[in-house]
Amino acid sequence: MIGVLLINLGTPEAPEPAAVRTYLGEFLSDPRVIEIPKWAWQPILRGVILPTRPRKSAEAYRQVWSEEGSPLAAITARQAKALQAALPDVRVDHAMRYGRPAIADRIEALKREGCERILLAPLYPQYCAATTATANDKAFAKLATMRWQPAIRTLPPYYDDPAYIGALKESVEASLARLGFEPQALVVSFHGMPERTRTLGDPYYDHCLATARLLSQALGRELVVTFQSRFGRAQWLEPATDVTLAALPAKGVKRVAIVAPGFSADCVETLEELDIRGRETFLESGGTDFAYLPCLNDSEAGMAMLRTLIARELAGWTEAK
Ligand SMILES: C=CC1=C(C)c2cc3[nH]c(cc4nc(cc5[nH]c(cc1n2)c(C)c5CCC(=O)O)C(CCC(=O)O)=C4C)c(C)c3C=C
Ligand SMILES: [Fe+2]
Ligand SMILES: [Fe+2]
Repeated sequence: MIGVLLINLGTPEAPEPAAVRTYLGEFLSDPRVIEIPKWAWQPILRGVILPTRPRKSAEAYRQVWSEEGSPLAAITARQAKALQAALPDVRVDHAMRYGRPAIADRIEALKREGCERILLAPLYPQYCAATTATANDKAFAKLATMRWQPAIRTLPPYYDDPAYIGALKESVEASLARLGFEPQALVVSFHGMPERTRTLGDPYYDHCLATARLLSQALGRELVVTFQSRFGRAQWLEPATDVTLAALPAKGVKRVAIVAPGFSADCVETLEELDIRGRETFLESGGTDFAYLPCLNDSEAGMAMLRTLIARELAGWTEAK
């Protein structure tokens, strides 16, 4: 039996400061995410960030929480369910790098159900050590404890894959067709990263630009590329999404649409930071019309893309049989 494990970032269990503190404590203690020596970083994390940030972040989570819980958790679960329905011969599951469902628990469960081969699929189109690599690391750390390990494949980054670019084009065009206005600019916002990771050899920035270039060609229109969610005092990738949204109206761009192709599921970073706060920033700066275009999520286009990417990896196993 073959198992497929969809992996995303993780999210708090509840939109409350205590749950957010637990989540951020695990997330921001990951040396793949914060590349500062532990002895220097932990006092800042424990003494400054964890006593203050969870209250503010919990407020952001509260604004996007639904009956199904955190959007990231709910959408990832739906993606796994839809993929399972489309691929009845394999066992599809999902896990989160931080929090639950834990990667180790789901690998254990897949193995127990007879999966001797597992495809790890971190759902990040653009490779980044802080996302893709740490998800795989966590899975390999579990394998290190197993006497009888399953065989493993990992889903490569798909930032330039025609299936991904095609799905984005279809999704963006469908969303734009539903708008009641014609945007003068289409802003493409990726999650930011410290600028330093670029010079250290992380391909993330280049992958983001390649996605934007291919999407621009596919749509036949120019895009404004930005990076969001700056964290900490270091220099992050630029231009920043919030600064760009604030500056566009003075340049005569009063109507914008914004999309976040680096997120495979809508989450607090898209629904709160872009759709709520980004909108406020733009309209308060003199913009007149703002539209946030949803992520691929478990849409028809998004699921068709996932089926293509995953079936291609599985073919390496099934064709050999
Ligand atoms: C899509 C790719 C992502 C990259 C690259 C990334 C890097 C990165 N993020 C932080 C800090 C935070 N990110 C937070 C939320 C968050 N980040 C991603 C994705 C990427 N992060 C997602 C999908 C989410 C949403 C989770 C959810 O529950 O909906 C947060 C938490 C929210 C907050 O408090 O603002 C933080 C903090 C760093 C430092 C970093 C790279 C070094
Ligand atoms: Fe993040
Ligand atoms: Fe954010």
